[in-house]
Amino acid sequence: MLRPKTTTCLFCSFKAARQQSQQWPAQQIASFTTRLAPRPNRFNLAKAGRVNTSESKQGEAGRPGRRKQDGPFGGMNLKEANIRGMPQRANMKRDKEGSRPGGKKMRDNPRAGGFKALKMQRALSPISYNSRTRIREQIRQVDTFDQFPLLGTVRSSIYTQALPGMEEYTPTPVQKIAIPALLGSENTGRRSKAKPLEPKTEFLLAAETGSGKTLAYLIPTIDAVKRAEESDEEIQEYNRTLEEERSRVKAAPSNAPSIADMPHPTTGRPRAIILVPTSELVAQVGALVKLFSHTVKIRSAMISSSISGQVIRKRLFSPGGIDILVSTPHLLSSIADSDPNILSRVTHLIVDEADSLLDRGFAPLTSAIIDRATPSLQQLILCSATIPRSMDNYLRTRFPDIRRIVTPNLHAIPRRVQLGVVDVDREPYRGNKNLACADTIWSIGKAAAEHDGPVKGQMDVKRILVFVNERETTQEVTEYLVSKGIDAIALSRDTPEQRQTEMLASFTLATPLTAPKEGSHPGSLSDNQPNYVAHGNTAPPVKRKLPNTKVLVTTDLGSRGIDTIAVRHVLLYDVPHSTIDFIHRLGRTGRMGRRGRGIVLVGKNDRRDVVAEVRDGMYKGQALI
Ligand SMILES: Nc1ncnc2c1ncn2[C@@H]1O[C@H](COP(=O)(O)OP(=O)(O)OP(=O)(O)O)[C@@H](O)[C@H]1O
Repeated sequence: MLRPKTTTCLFCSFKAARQQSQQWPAQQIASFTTRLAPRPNRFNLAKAGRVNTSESKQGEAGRPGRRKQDGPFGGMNLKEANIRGMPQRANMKRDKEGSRPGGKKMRDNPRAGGFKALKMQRALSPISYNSRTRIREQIRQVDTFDQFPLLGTVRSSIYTQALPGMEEYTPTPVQKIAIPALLGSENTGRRSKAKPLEPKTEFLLAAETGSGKTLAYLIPTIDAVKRAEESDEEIQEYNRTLEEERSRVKAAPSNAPSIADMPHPTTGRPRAIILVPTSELVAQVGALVKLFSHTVKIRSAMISSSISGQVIRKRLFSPGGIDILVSTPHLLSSIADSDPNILSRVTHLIVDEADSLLDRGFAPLTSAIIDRATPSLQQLILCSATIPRSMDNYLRTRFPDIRRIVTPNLHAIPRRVQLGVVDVDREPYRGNKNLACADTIWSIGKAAAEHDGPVKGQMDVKRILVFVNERETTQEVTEYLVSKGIDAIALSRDTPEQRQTEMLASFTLATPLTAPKEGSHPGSLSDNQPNYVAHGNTAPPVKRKLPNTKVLVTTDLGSRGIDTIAVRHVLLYDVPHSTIDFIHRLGRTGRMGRRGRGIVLVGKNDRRDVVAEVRDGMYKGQALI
């Protein structure tokens, strides 16, 4: 059965309306939201501050407020005696405050009141409103990297190595607060001298996706490593001997074994270790450290399971030494099992993507590495884009004194990322999610072809990420998209590691991709082939291919930390299981102040109420819960 060509999909009609005005029309968003959102009730309105507070004080849904304890019936139906003058135990008080509307937690995060469906599966730890305001004030005091007491070479390397070609060098909010804290120079307003921190300090560094967390921990770590090298007697002695040897050999060349073959004091014993969950992130973070190493003169190495054992050994035990090592926990812990010395000199341990690495799957390995490194550790830095409740509980027990460096917009998806919804159950898709996905991608390609690319005669190639919940789905969706003329590839744990980095390369490249404009654009999917095929029939071959999109279908594997700076479109094929996944997946677009677009495909079995609330929260700039 063929779909009538005149039918337009929900996404297309939404897009047409969008094109009329550059901004999302407020009415359009409201109509989408009302269609998907649960009907507002008095409780929601009160929380959103849209009804008068005296009314909301009455209690939920207009019921009279709670009775005060005074009066003859005041003490009835209470779980605790609440005898005046009796001090409450701290944890009792905290539990109580957190569990009731109007309690401290609710007051601290007043905007959380707008969520109803999300409250049922609350995944993120709340951040107090007061601390968000306090941090905003601190951020206002810093304008440039020059305000940080960094070594000259480290500071200049930020401009030449880490952020080359940039016109303005302004630290991002997380860098403004984290760098001085990690350097131990908190009075950020003026140039100040770094004073040593406590012998061992633990930090949690939490900021939005794509906000520059990597440099926020890397700059102070490189600075610390370099300073330590300058004051390390063993290294200074080694350098002196090497210098003498060089001048001696220059004066009288000989065949005697050179001291240069003698292992450096740091060989196989790095001073700083950065742990990341995947090989792709090892390559990404390792490349950044390498860039610094050229000018700061530090030795760095990256190891992951995508590298051969021989190369790993060579890198770790290079006679030249190793200052900063980037690795995955799996590989590092297996190396530490056979050679515990690898962790014996570590002063700085960074756990990047800490929400993943302290999750159930990784936590035992990560914790074991932290334990083994603890005797020499000066700074433990946990870095994350979200603070899940489970991680929050873990930190409260394991590191009760951890310093939390949290940006004011944590857990909020920036407003420059818009979320569109495609209803898969409606015409023309009739529940066919694959078709909805292909049609949406064709629409993006068609819209992009209407604008000229950066080069005349060339059109811009849109890089699109499609996220699915299960890895088995990646291949199935990819095959369908390819059958519809789309250049799609699948990335999941089943993909060989070497291929993974290769596949991600064109999605992480900041430079624009173009394709020659040969003739007219093929138009929409329905113009090129029947896009509805009755069950049991095979689809006819595609007539023309979509030339200006590149699609990567992936699971959560592609959602953590990968700096897909050029990606403008993220398609959520499945509704993510939690707000944590929403944040990470949508965080692959709209990075570092760029605009982005998320499109979620909502089918029969998907939580429409959750999608509606996330979308509403994003529109209002709220922190998700
Ligand atoms: N001060 C800065 N000014 C401009 N761009 C920056 C600055 N700091 C970092 N960047 C760039 O921002 C991009 C994102 O940085 P990074 O990958 O560190 O983000 P992130 O916060 O770790 O994101 P995620 O949570 O997704 O891992 C990178 O391309 C980086 O080069």
